[in-house]
Amino acid sequence: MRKLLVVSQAPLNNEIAETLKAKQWDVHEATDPEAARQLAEEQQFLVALAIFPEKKNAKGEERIRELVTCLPEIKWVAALAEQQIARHGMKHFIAERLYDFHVFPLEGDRISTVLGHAFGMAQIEQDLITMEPLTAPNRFGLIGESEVMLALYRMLQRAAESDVPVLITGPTGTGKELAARAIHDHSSRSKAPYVAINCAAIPPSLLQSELFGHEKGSFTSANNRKTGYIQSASGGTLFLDEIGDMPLESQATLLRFLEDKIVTPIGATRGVRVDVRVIASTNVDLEQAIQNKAFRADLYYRLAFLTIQTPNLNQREHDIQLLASYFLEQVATEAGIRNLKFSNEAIAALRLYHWPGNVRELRSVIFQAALSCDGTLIRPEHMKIQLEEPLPLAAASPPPEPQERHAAPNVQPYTMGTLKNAREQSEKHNLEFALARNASNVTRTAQELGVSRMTLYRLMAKHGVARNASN
Ligand SMILES: Nc1ncnc2c1ncn2[C@@H]1O[C@H](COP(=O)(O)OP(=O)(O)OP(=O)(O)O)[C@@H](O)[C@H]1O
Repeated sequence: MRKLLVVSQAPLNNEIAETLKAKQWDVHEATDPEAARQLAEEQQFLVALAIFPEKKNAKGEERIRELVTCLPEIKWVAALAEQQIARHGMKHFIAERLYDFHVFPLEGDRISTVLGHAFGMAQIEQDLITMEPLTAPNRFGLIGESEVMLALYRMLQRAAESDVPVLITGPTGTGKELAARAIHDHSSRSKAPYVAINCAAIPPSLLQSELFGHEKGSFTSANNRKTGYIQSASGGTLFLDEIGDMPLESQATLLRFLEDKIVTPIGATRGVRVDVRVIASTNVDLEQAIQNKAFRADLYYRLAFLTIQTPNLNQREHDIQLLASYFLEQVATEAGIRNLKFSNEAIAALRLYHWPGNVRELRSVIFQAALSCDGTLIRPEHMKIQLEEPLPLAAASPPPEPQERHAAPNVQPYTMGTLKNAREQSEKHNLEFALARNASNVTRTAQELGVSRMTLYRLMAKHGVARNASN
């Protein structure tokens, strides 16, 4: 049976209900939008049928439109009267929110066929979302499908195919270590050791001996001979995490090693030749560090034959949901908490949050939410995130109407100097340009900006940006 949500003020007539049942639809009826939302949270429908009131009822129509807008994950088919199509805003609504529509009178066979198409399509999309990022081999075990991530995969591929030193830069928690591991695993060195060291976690006085090793008795606490990390990685890859925190003295020794590939342990009289590939990562701006004389420029150029940047999570809104689902699967396998789902509000909150701690923070938020959730549905209150703005019920409002086309834009007051204002202005400009580039097509604009259509509408409402209706 295929689950179907039907929203209609009046119960379905018997004949239609029987036909749908005979066509393998498991019908769940809701007579008002609130009940429909509730059902949708519990049942995870792929498709729904919204039956508009047959008699003129502006409020009733508006509530159905709001409901449909609030549940964009569902493929909606609406049944409505011919004359309703001409009503204010209805064509926009049909084009942008519905999978298809059906003009009264309701006919069971015809509606079942349309719903069947919607269902098939939804299944394919769902498979793509849940399967592809987890299995696609060229994604290097990383989750994410946004443009910036696809660009990252291309760079990782290039890095894996070559043997030059790589510098991975990016904010904390964006997957630099995962990227380094992925390069090693896909390179010709994959069978040899991968040794990762965190340069910030080792006291500066010890770093030298940790990297290069020491002979017994070479300094007071050197009770035994010790092989350094570089030698342990022989034939493989050495990952130097947080290289920006490496003391200048060690930088000089590392540079010497990169130039001649010879490791001389502390206290040793002879050096050994070691073949390792070095991948380094940093979340500090090394060019700035060079200017501040905290990092050697010559070492930077030795390390950065190829530089790869891992993107901020808030640059890739679509990936947030993929990652959240992925971490929920990890919760199931690692913590044994199964059958958890996100409420629509929880997903909206995850998308709205700005994620200063990036993927690491997202992972921790999902794990904590799973542990604090008492039922099976994760809601915003289970997640320890502080939103800068309230959840967008306003996102449910339909896009501006054509007649607003010549209206003066609703310019937000702008005070020079504050970061928030600068960000808002740049967000607004990007939005306007993206809409213009895509001839006001909401779906394409949302894709280009890497946000959902719901978020795009929210941004348009927030900045008072109208679509140019002539397009
Ligand atoms: N694209 C991704 N897909 C799946 N998991 C990810 C992704 N990016 C990051 N993670 C996870 O997020 C966490 C942080 O990743 P990682 O340690 O690689 O970040 P980092 O950039 O090296 O952080 P830092 O700069 O603080 O060392 C890890 O649990 C990692 O598995």
